[in-house]
Amino acid sequence: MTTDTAGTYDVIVIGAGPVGENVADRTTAAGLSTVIVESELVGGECSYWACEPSKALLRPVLLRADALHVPGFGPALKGPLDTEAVLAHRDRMSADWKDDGQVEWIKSAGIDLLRGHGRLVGQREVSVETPDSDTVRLRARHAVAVCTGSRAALPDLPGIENLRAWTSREATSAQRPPGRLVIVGAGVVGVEMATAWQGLGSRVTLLARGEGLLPRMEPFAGELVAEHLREAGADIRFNTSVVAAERLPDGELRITLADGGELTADELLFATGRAPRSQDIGLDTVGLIPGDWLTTDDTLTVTAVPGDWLYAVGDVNRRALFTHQGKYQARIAGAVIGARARGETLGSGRWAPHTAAADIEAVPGVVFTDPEIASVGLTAADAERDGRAVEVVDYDMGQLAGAHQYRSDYQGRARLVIDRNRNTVVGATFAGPGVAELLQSATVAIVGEVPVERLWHAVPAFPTISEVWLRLLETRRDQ
Ligand SMILES: Cc1cc2nc3c(=O)[nH]c(=O)nc-3n(C[C@H](O)[C@H](O)[C@H](O)COP(=O)(O)OP(=O)(O)OC[C@H]3O[C@@H](n4cnc5c(N)ncnc54)[C@H](O)[C@@H]3O)c2cc1C
Ligand SMILES: NC(=O)c1ccc[n+]([C@@H]2O[C@H](COP(=O)([O-])OP(=O)(O)OC[C@H]3O[C@@H](n4cnc5c(N)ncnc54)[C@H](O)[C@@H]3O)[C@@H](O)[C@H]2O)c1
Repeated sequence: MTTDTAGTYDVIVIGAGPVGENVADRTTAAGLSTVIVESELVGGECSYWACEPSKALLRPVLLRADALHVPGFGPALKGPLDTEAVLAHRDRMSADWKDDGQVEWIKSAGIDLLRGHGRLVGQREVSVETPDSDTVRLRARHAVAVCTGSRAALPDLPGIENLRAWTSREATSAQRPPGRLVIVGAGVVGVEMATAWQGLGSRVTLLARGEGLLPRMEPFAGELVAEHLREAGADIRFNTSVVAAERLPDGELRITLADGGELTADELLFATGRAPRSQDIGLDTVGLIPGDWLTTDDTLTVTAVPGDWLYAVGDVNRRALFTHQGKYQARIAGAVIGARARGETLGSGRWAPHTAAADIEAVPGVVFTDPEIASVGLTAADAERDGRAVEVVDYDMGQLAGAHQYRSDYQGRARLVIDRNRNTVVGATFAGPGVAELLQSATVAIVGEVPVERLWHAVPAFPTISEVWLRLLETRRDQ
């Protein structure tokens, strides 16, 4: 049955992940009537199969790794983690895969929700296939924001569809630890899931295609994570991948590696990157190619479509695949849509309210492994590739009094990348237990373009891990 209700709104948002929700919130706050279309759960990947469940699995594992090295805790931590309790906590943190709470919030914010699969059908027009197989046509007066996110990208492996392999969805929602888990890919998902499941009782084998883990970060980050994962019992293989795999009738997986090795496993996780959810959203009706990432300018407007009415926000534009960066873009896109609807001129220039800059120049991210890796801005290799004149300052965090108070076996390293011409920090990486909350200080230094001389007056308290800032300044002064 087709019901062509042709609802007209100021703004249509396709996808109610964290990013779509924030776009809708901002356009509603700007006085624009807004409908949000969602085909699965309101809250998106982050709430149910990514950030929330993964961090719920990791927190007990990381706390245990820290506590094992705090005097007095040893005897209390003799046994393994209570896996059932951890998984029950994960279920609660994923709202038991129900979105009632977020639907309530959408209503309270004054946003209309339409469940179904949304597709562009021309300029400012969207058609929604509802769960009852009805089709609802929507028209936007001002803007359509595509916030459809990303999905796991799988390698081109013959017979992969018969393997019942895990993606990040199964890895974050599994109801029991697999006995033997092979993970392909040593990016953020690969190392976090290796840490979680090894800590929850699985025997993990992690396959890294290159020479190290976390290849886009400072090399010492991956080295420390590899060392601790190995100490925890994981098997890490470098310079290899899977070339063939088969699920046997008894459920066991037989896996052939590029280096000729063979593995058997109970589950196989492909943590091999992300692809945009743009295959079936009607991109061809507006002159774009289905399945492509959507390229935008710094106002989050899709550059290849004339008329300034189509926006792409969050993972789907590939600018920075993090919830916090997508939500930053959402606040800016909402402000841009509001300003254009009112006929106002957009504020221009770096750090202006209508310009996304931090999602390119100052992207903070924390990898929740043992040790934690917190980084923002450029790595030394990024700076070299860009041909920027930089100075690199390193410090061994194991020397800090605060680090010894935190954990007796503390190992860690910090690096600042300083722009020689501007004399400001343009990149920072901290690798060590408990560094996650240190990251915002570096983000403020980069975005605020704080001159390095001024940082001498930002005195960190003794004995905290934040004293790494002082030690980095002293190292630079003395080198
Ligand atoms: C395992 C894992 C762990 C992660 N951990 C973190 C973390 O700790 N911190 C962090 O910042 N980031 C983390 N991320 C990244 C984070 O999950 C994403 O950056 C974030 O979810 C992107 O939000 P989004 O709204 O753009 O997309 P999504 O969260 O993917 O939401 C898109 C929504 O659009 C809907 N949709 C898609 N197509 C249609 C359509 N045609 N019609 C209607 N609805 C549609 C989907 O159902 C979904 O609800 C993690 C990712 C993974 C895979
Ligand atoms: N804590 C966090 O904030 C967090 C956690 C998880 C994910 N994320 C976000 O999600 C994004 C996606 O993470 P991801 O780990 O899926 O992607 P990724 O791009 O970070 O890593 C994928 C890795 O898989 C490797 N790979 C690709 N194909 C392969 C193959 N056939 N064999 C072996 N290795 C292969 C790549 O070389 C790469 O190192 C991240 O970029 C990050 O922004 C964030």
